[in-house]
Amino acid sequence: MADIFETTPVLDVQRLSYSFKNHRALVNVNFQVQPQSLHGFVGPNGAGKTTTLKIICTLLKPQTGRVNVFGMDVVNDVKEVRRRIGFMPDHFSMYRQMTVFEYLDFFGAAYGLDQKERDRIIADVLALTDMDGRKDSLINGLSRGMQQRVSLARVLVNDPDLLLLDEPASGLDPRARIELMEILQELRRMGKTIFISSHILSELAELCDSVTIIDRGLVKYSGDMDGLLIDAAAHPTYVVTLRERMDAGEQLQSLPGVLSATAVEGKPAWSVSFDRELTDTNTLLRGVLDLGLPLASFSEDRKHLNQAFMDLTEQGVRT
Ligand SMILES: Nc1ncnc2c1ncn2[C@@H]1O[C@H](COP(=O)(O)OP(=O)(O)OP(=O)(O)O)[C@@H](O)[C@H]1O
Repeated sequence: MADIFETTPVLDVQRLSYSFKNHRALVNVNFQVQPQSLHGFVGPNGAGKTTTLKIICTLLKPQTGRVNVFGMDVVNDVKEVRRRIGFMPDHFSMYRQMTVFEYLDFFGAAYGLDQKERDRIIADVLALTDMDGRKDSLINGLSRGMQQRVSLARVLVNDPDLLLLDEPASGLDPRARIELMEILQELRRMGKTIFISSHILSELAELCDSVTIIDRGLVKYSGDMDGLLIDAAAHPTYVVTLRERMDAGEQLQSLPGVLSATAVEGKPAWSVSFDRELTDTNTLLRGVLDLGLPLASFSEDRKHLNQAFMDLTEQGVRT
């Protein structure tokens, strides 16, 4: 019997395939995105991310399979789907000689909003994207991070329930990236669902509740971010750092359950992975202390996430 609390997914992709001539860009792709979640869509170059996004946005038609957005079909219900979504492409197509206000006003008018509504909505989206003070700035003179926020503000003018962002963080410096992520979290708190593509899994790990990993048109994983982390942690890895330089690799390698002890370049440190069937973190730490090594720190190595990603995708991705 169906669960009475079952909710319709915001995005439901079933057996989706798409080819460009003889090149298979998407092969039997399946995944779902739940309401009010932040879902990462991650894969190396050419994995099929943009093609999938374009199909969801109704810019390309599925050749096989189906895609539903809020329960509506992207082929049969184009207008209704477009009303509920906002797509931010990976390239800038901005009218750079306009001010921020003129640019947003232009799109507001294109959506059929009258001037009073436009003034109100533009004030709201500028506040949301932390751009209040930039209303009269020329787009041309803004930093890449600020231009990206204008692009996001433009998507928000239509008040979409589902935001589709193609590589929004690419080309941003770390600070602009963090600020963008904070804005996305705020939008999620407001009830929006956010689908965000990236090459960078580690960046999305903190942000997203769920993730789909795609490689050469094939889905390699789709589900909770936690599930991926648990899978990734099948061989937990810890970094053992000593207070002085010495050759401790062999001693660490000899501890029970240790699979590998790899020297970290340039530091008196080793990345130690163990088999969770044979030992655990506390036993490993006790073993390190029993060796009498001058221990400076012992910390979990988050690189296992990247390793899982490399294992899932043939080419790996930038991390
Ligand atoms: N218009 C097109 N004509 C022919 N092949 C295309 C076309 N668009 C995309 N492809 C090919 O389809 C595959 C998937 O491309 P897509 O742009 O969806 O990947 P992506 O994951 O978004 O990559 P990137 O991260 O590099 O943007 C790639 O091999 C690409 O070369």
